Amino acid sequence: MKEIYKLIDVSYRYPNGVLALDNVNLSVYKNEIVAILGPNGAGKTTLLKILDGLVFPDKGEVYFEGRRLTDEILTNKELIMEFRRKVGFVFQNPDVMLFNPTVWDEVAFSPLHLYSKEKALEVTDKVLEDMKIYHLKDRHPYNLSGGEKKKVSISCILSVEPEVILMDEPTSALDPKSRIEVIKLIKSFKENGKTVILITHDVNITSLADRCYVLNKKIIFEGTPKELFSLDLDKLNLDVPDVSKLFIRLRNMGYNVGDIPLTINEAVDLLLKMLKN
Ligand SMILES: Nc1ncnc2c1ncn2[C@@H]1O[C@H](COP(=O)(O)OP(=O)(O)OP(=O)(O)O)[C@@H](O)[C@H]1O
Repeated sequence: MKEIYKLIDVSYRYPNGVLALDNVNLSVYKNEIVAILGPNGAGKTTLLKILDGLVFPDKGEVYFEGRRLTDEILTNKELIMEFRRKVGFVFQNPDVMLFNPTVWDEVAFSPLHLYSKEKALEVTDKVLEDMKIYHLKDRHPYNLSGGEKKKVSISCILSVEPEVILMDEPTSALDPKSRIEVIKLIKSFKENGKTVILITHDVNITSLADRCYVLNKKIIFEGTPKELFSLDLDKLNLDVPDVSKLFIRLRNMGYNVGDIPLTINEAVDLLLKMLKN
């Protein structure tokens, strides 16, 4: 499996003295969905900024596709352009990404810089349609609802067709229907060969991940969602799907439940199996 990112002993302290990351080691492989979890202030956003080359670690090494991200690469116009085309960052707060007079201009902004005019127009319309926000194309991004802004900011990233997508809390501010759409979208990224690294407190999103890291300045857990959700997560201030809680309770009562289910479908299968025995 191709290694997309490798971090070795990465530490970062903000200029005001706050230590955000302390000797973080992690790897992300091509076509994985990796979820980063942890309590507030754990350093999750700082970690994504490091992966996006926006923040340079004080200590340690960051490799992208086997090449070390150095000061030189991050300030070289050609190399940074290549990196920016490959890696897209959807910020937690869409307001920091939106600055054009209409939704259409916003989504077309990067394609018009990167592609021919014809291709840029085609890509922009397609992304607006795929994200079901074509009807908003003439609206001012500033006057949209939180969820609509979120969809516009995701569209801006999709319009440059990145291979790696970094997402900071992609479902925050979304209503249940929009949340389901974003979950479908993340699944489609994986089906299309993309790599996704996301920060989330949403257990439904965590269940989509191939692997999870729990961060609290340091990496305190690495494993699959199933491994994570079968731990006692109260101490880590992490949420567990309600359906998993039910089966953890049954297991603690002495029932042999096997693997803890993460979704309703898995729970139904398991219950049917238990009822048959
Ligand atoms: N620009 C900044 N200057 C100084 N300190 C900062 C800055 N940004 C973040 N911090 C501090 O660094 C630590 C890590 O912050 P970070 O935003 O990475 O955490 P987080 O895990 O993303 O938190 P949350 O879940 O609340 O979004 C926190 O203690 C925070 O107060």
